[in-house]
Amino acid sequence: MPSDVKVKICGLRDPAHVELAARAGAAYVGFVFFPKSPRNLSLDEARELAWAAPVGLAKVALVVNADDAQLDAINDRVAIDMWQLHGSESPERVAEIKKRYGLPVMKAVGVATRDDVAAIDLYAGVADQLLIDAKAPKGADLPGGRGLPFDWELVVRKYWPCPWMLAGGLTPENVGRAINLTGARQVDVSSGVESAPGVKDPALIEAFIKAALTA
Ligand SMILES: O=C(O)c1ccccc1N[C@@H]1O[C@H](COP(=O)(O)O)[C@@H](O)[C@H]1O
Repeated sequence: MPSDVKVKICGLRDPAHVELAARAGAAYVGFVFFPKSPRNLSLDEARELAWAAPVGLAKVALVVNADDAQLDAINDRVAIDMWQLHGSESPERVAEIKKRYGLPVMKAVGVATRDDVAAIDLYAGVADQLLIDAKAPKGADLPGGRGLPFDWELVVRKYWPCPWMLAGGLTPENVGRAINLTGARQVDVSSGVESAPGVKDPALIEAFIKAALTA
């Protein structure tokens, strides 16, 4: 039976990896627009990657507390299908971005404790999707893409009225367990399919997608 799990491969920088991810069965690819990230892209690089994406593969623009000027520049130059807001954007800012661009918005929320899980509800009525990631320590350079998992038990048997994606430290080895434990129908990975920060490994991309789709 075909899997109903959807996979997002984030932080791609090579058009060949975009094609590979699509061929292997990914539903989304993520492009990072955050200068502190080793996966950061220029607008021209991202535009080329978006062109390489086959029809049906959703192209997600990951930004962190971006202002309108940055979002306008991305929206004008790169054919994206969804925003991923991975900073401390408020529910009001999520609504504003949704309205301004008419694109679906996925709000990332960092989780370390039960209170963090409860705080996800603030976004459940406004975002189109939720992305539940490990919480980065205060003052960390990167709010995500750190290859660190959180305690998945915190989201077992949780319900939100919109689709959600599990992220944070997923790898080809642990993604099946994460899906089976949490019931996540969507998973996102960046570091777990890299041989070094920002360097994607095609074999790991394929292995991750296969493991998620057969979980
Ligand atoms: O990937 C990045 O560089 C990044 C930078 C800033 C915010 C988020 C980022 N990535 C997202 O973080 C999670 C977890 O990634 P990982 O698999 O643990 O490396 C994932 O949603 C990425 O999209």
